[in-house]
Amino acid sequence: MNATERGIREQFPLWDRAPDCRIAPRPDHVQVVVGCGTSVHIADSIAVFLNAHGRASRPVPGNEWTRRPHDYVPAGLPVEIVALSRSGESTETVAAARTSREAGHPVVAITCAPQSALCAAADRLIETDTHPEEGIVMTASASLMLLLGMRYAGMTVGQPTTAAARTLLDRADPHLAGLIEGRTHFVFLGGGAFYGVAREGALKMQEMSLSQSEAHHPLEYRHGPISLIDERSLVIMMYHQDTLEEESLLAHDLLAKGAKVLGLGGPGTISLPVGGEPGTGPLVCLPVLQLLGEYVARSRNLDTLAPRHLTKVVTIG
Ligand SMILES: O=P(O)(O)OC[C@H]1O[C@](O)(CO)[C@@H](O)[C@@H]1O
Repeated sequence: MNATERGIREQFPLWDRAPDCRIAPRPDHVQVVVGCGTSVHIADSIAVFLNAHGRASRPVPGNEWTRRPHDYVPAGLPVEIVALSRSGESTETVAAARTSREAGHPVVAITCAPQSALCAAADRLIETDTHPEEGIVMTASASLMLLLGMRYAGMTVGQPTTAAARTLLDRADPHLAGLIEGRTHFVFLGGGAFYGVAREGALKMQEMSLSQSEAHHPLEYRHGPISLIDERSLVIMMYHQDTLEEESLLAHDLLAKGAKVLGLGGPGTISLPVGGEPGTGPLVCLPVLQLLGEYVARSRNLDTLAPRHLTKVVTIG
């Protein structure tokens, strides 16, 4: 087992040790959740949770927020920035925090790096330890920042959720090698807060295994992308219990077209239940998506400790 895989499998004690979130979103401020790469995918899910808990929110990539904030939130509205970054050093995320603070907006940082440039630019800090062996590919840190963002949004995320995620990973593990056999096209589908995690699953697949992968809201997949489905496709369907029926119909259609389907919370070639506290499904599913990337990389003899063209911190200048 390499260090990437250890980081994925050994993340659950870190979830249990993650700090309570003692701060809450400022009332009457639009919550703009910024980040880059993995961190903006996690931001996408956190923004959904914030909206669902009554806090107007939207996810924005760091550079987009720095360069054209009023394309995303109308000028004059009170805004609070929630900046996510494992390293606290990604150029665009740090710039988004700095320019926001200069403009008078409060900044909350969610990070694994309390001494970082991002923290120096933030008013309030939510920090966590991460797996000591985590390398370029972000896994445990992504889960931990999602967990902390969910608590910030007002959700209860405790040991029952950790136990559910561990159980799901243990149940999925024996099936993953068989599911990926002969598959070269990977599709991650999820609605609501599952969508950001679906994007993160697709990114992990690209970074780790250099495979074609994509993410969509489930029913959007029927409007064009479904053209690519065939017997080379593996679809990871993360079922939203509110839309289980329509997503199940889609899964059956994809199966009939030759895809295999890993059904998390609903039907598939392999179907696994997703437990955990209310609303925590996206976090519970995330480690399975991370491990899937490692399985595909290994099947292609790719070393996920040295992913092509990537560095642990992406800075400009
Ligand atoms: O969370 P950080 O440290 O800002 O880093 C985000 C980085 O992580 C990655 O997703 C790599 O895993 C990059 O795309 C991105 O630059």
